[in-house]
Formats: sequence, C-alpha cells, structure tokens
Amino acid sequence: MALVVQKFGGSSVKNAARVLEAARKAIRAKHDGHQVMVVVSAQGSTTDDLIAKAHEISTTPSAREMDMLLATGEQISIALTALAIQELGEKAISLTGPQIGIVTDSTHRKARIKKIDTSRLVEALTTGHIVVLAGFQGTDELDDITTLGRGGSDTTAVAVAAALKQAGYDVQCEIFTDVDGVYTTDPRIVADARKMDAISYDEMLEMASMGAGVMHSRSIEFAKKFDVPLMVRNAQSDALGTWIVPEADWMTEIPVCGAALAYDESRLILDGVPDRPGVSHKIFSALASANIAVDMIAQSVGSGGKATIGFTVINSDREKTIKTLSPIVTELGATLREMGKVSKVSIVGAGMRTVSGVAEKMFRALSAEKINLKMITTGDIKISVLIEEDEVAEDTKDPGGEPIKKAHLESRKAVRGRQALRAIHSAFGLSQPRKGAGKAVGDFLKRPAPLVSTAPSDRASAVAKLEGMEDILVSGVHLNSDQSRITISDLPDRPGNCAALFTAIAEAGILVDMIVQNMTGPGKAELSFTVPRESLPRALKLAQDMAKTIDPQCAAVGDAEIAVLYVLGVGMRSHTGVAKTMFGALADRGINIAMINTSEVCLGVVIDKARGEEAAACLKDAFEIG
Ligand SMILES: Nc1ncnc2c1ncn2[C@@H]1O[C@H](COP(=O)(O)OP(=O)(O)O)[C@@H](O)[C@H]1O
Ligand SMILES: N[C@@H](CC(=O)OP(=O)(O)O)C(=O)O
Repeated sequence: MALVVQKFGGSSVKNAARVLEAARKAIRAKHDGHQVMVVVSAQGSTTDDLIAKAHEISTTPSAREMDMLLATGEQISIALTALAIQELGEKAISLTGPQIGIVTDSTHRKARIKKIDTSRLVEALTTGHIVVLAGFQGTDELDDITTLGRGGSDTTAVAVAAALKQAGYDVQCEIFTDVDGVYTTDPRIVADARKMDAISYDEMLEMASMGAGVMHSRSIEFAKKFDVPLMVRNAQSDALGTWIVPEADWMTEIPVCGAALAYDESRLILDGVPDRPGVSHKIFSALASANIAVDMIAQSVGSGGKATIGFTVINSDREKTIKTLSPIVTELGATLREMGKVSKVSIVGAGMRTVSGVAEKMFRALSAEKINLKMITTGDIKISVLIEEDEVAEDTKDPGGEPIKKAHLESRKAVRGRQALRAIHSAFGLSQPRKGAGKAVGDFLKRPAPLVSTAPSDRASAVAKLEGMEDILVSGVHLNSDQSRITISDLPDRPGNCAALFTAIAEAGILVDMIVQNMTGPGKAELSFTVPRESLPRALKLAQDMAKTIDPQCAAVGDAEIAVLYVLGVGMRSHTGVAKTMFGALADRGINIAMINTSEVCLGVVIDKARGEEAAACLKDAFEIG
C-alpha cells in the first residue's frame, strides 16, 4: 500500500462538477488500495479576486492581512472537496495548514516552510480518512496565518509528501492540473508544444523559475531534496502525465528540453556604479535582506572606474526594490532607472552544459524575427533573454467565458515574448520527442520503495529531520580556472548582432560558457562572454572582426586572467541568502566581481584568476562545505 498525495490546482476545483471529479479521483486511488491525501488550491480565479477586493480598499494592503484574506480561498475548497468525498460515500476530513502544523517563517505572502508536524495527518490516514489539506498556507511562530507565494499549493503538496516519506510512507505525488503534463513550453501559447514523458528535477526547477507556471519552483526543490517521485497530469483524464525525476544520461543528449516565457518582471538599471570590491555585495545583500529574489543580473565591465548593473525582479517586488536601493544609490553616487514593459524568454536543458552552438541557435532564431535583445544572461542549464514589449493590450477575454487567472490574461499581452517563444520552440525542434525517455522512466519506477513504518518513535525522529526543511541546500563550490573572457563594448542596440557573433564562434567549434549582455547607455550595449582559455586567440580574432563589421566604433578585448567560480545546489536564486553569503564572503576579502550569473541550480561569478583558489576556499568556508 502506498500513500498517494494528489494536488488539485484552482483550475481543477473551479466549480462543483470539477470538485466532484477530483473527489472521484481520490476515491479511486483509495479503492486501488492506497492511503490518500488531497491538497487543494482556491477555486479558479478566487485568489486573484480576493487580491482585487483588497485593492478596492487599500492600494498598499499589509502583507499580514493579505495572508489572512488569501488563505480563505483554500479553506472553501477543502470543505467542498471533503463534502464531495463524503457525498460519494467515503470518509474524508478537511484540515487547514495551521491545523496540521505547517510552520513557516514570518515572511507574509512568500513564507518558507520550516517544519511540518505529520502526527495529525498520520492519525487521520490511519483511521481510513481521505485527508483534504489546504494548500498555500501555514502559520508562523506567532500563530499568524502565512501564505507561501502564488502557486504555493504545489509546494504544500510536495512538502507534505516529503514529510510523510520521512515518516516511512511509500509516497507518490501527483499534481493534477488543466494540461496533460509538462510541455516543452506553455501549450496555450505554442500550439505544437509537446508533452514530455519525463524531465529532470533541475530542468523543471529552471523551467518553473523561468515562467513555466505549471509548477511552483519551490515544490521541485522539495522533490529533489527528499527524492519524492512527482507526476504532473490532467485532472480531466486518466492519461499518464510527466514524471519529474533525477537526471539521467539520455536527458543530456539533446541540449534544450524546453522554453519558457515570463512577463511579470521589471528591469532596473543602476548607472555610474563605482567598479570596486564590495559594491555588488552592498546592492544585492540589501535586496536579499529585504527578501527580494533578483533574477537576471548583468554587470558591465565598466570604464572610467564606473560600471552599469542591470537586473530584473518580479513586478510585485518593484516598488520595494526601488525603496530598498534608494539610500544605497545616493551613497554610491549612482542613478537608478527603469526600462518599460519587458518579457523574458528562456531555454532550458541539461545537455547545454556540453553542447556548443546553443546560444547561437537561439540568437539566430530571434534575429530572424527581428527581435532585439535588451539583456542576456546564462546559467548552468539555461539561457535567458530580455525583450522590450510594445505597450499593446491584446484580447483579454477568456474564450470559454470561465473565470481565468490574471497570469494567463497577462501572458496574452506579451506579444513580442510570445513571438520569440514560438521562434525558439521551432528553431530547437522541440515538438520532436527526446530520445530514450520511455525506457528511462520505466527504470526509475522500478526503484525499490521504502518500507512503511509509522511507529511513534520513528515519527518523532522524522519530524526532527524536517526542521529547517526549506533551508538552503548548497552542495558544492566549483572553480574553473581554464576560462577567459571577451568583452565587446559600444555595440549598437539593434537585432542580429549576437546572432552574427555567436554564429561565427559556434562555426569555429568554440564552446561558450557564460554570456552577459547589458545596456550601458542610450542605444549602446556591452557584451561579455567566456570561452576556454586555449580558444581565446581564435575567439578574440573572430570577435574583433565581427565587431568591426557591426560598427567601426565597437571594440573587442580579451582577458585571459579570469577564473569562474560557481556555487551549486538547489534554490540558489530564490533563496536570497545564497547570493548574500557569496557576495559577502568575496567582499570581505576585497575580491572584485566582474560578471554574475544566476539560476536556480547555480550562481556563477567571474573574478581575477590570481584570487581564484583563495575565493573558492573562502566560499567553501562560508557555506561550510568540507
Ligand atoms: N511548460 C508548460 N507545460 C504545461 N503547462 C504550462 C507550461 N508553461 C505554462 N503552462 C501553463 O500552466 C497552466 C497550469 O498552471 P495553473 O493555471 O497554475 O494550473 P492550476 O490551477 O492547476 O495550478 C497550463 O494551463 C498552461 O497554460
Ligand atoms: N490559490 C493560490 C495557490 C495555488 O497554488 O494556486 P494554483 O494551484 O491554482 O496555481 C494561487 O492562486 O496562487
């Protein structure tokens, strides 16, 4: 007998008929001989509607009261779902997050889970109930209600599954939604997006944090950390969905597995920043302390002792970011400006680590659509570009006349972003299946299952293990001293430059690692990228020739004296403390950061080669890695 945790998203409980369908699925799993837990979200667009209600009263509602309000959405769903199960003849009990003891920190509206007490759940399961738990909510140490951030019910489901796995249950977690699984990209935007059989934890983590709204990125952190098998599937069919599993060799054969669009980010630019050690730390540690996760960071190399730092934050953090940075901007004698509406398009794939020409293919596809890249950053297994949007509102009516989430309506306004997503999806042939997926999924499922043990003593030790379950997980620090960097400054801000340059580099068979492009002034961009040191002379010559062709004003310079330092783990970007610790440790030793890359599985910085070993050692100390 296994324990099945089924999560039904807002779309899957949006009305009575859907609630009854969800109830039937839960009952079927019970009749198949499993113990069943159901985690539900608020119905349809309820959370959006509640937010709108609050805004009718206050433009700046307090986060604590918002949590009190938003948690009610899920409370309605659990009662209705439990009633539906009872109506269909099975035993069910509904429970809120606070009732079962999901304890979080006090960061209202994006609280992190600190621990889960499984005793009430175990008791209800043991007495034969289908337990219906409210997603997205918990309670802090003051007993105040908290919520986990938009889409947070996935995180509740996987966290509870992880906790019950620690308590000895053979757990499987199913995320029911309104699509058949995880697609190569949002199927609402790209008609030939393909459902994947399987995707790795890291790939899904990046896809989710880059905008694939089908999963909440933090839920994947739990799944990876606690080895919870996860399947995303359709609430209205019995078809198998997509398994999210550990990385396997076949996944790296194709460089890109998916693409994502995010349209809820703001881009901020800091001009005239003094180019000296500790400045990045000052800026990003202030943001981290305010719990603001910075996404793309592009820091130009700088001239005359001044650098430009561009970065993005989600729109809801925009005002807080400006407020937090204002005193620092004054102190540094810098200026802070904003760019208009932007979209971010990203490609993700574990194979990207080793295959060359990926960036080139992406840039070429975008150039063919005459899409201008305002900012570029790369991560271990992803590349993101920022695109300026025209301020055009598209049709915002839902075709089915059903209540629709604001996020889905917003996506329709990202006209250039959607165009870019389609171009990239087609360039990488993503509608074609990845080889080897079927067999690999089969192998994964043959893993031995843990024995069920619910003895009270085991439960106590399991609860102890869960203390700090959402703490940062840094698994390693890696130094690469074999890279060199090329910087092209004064690039005219127009489509096609990056495509031309990286085509030449890819044709020469040179593997590009980090890429950062930033706007440095009106109509001017600066592009930096790293290549293996032995390829520097060839890559530099190509870059210089290309720079001259693009504009005689453009100059390319090479720097062989760099080292690239990576901090690896999960949740590297969204746990703001990682960047803070990293920049802080380097700043304390007066080590200057020349380039920064962020992603969920890796934070990378370029530093002076002479200080590489020392920097690696200080980061190992800072993260307590032996
Ligand atoms: N790569 C992707 N694969 C599948 N769905 C995606 C992807 N990217 C975005 N989506 C969108 O995510 C939606 C499901 O998420 P959401 O509306 O939050 O569902 P739920 O209410 O079930 O939590 C899908 O309808 C789809 O439009
Ligand atoms: N109701 C919350 C939490 C959630 O996870 O919703 P869904 O599973 O429908 O994305 C929200 O809308 O953010």
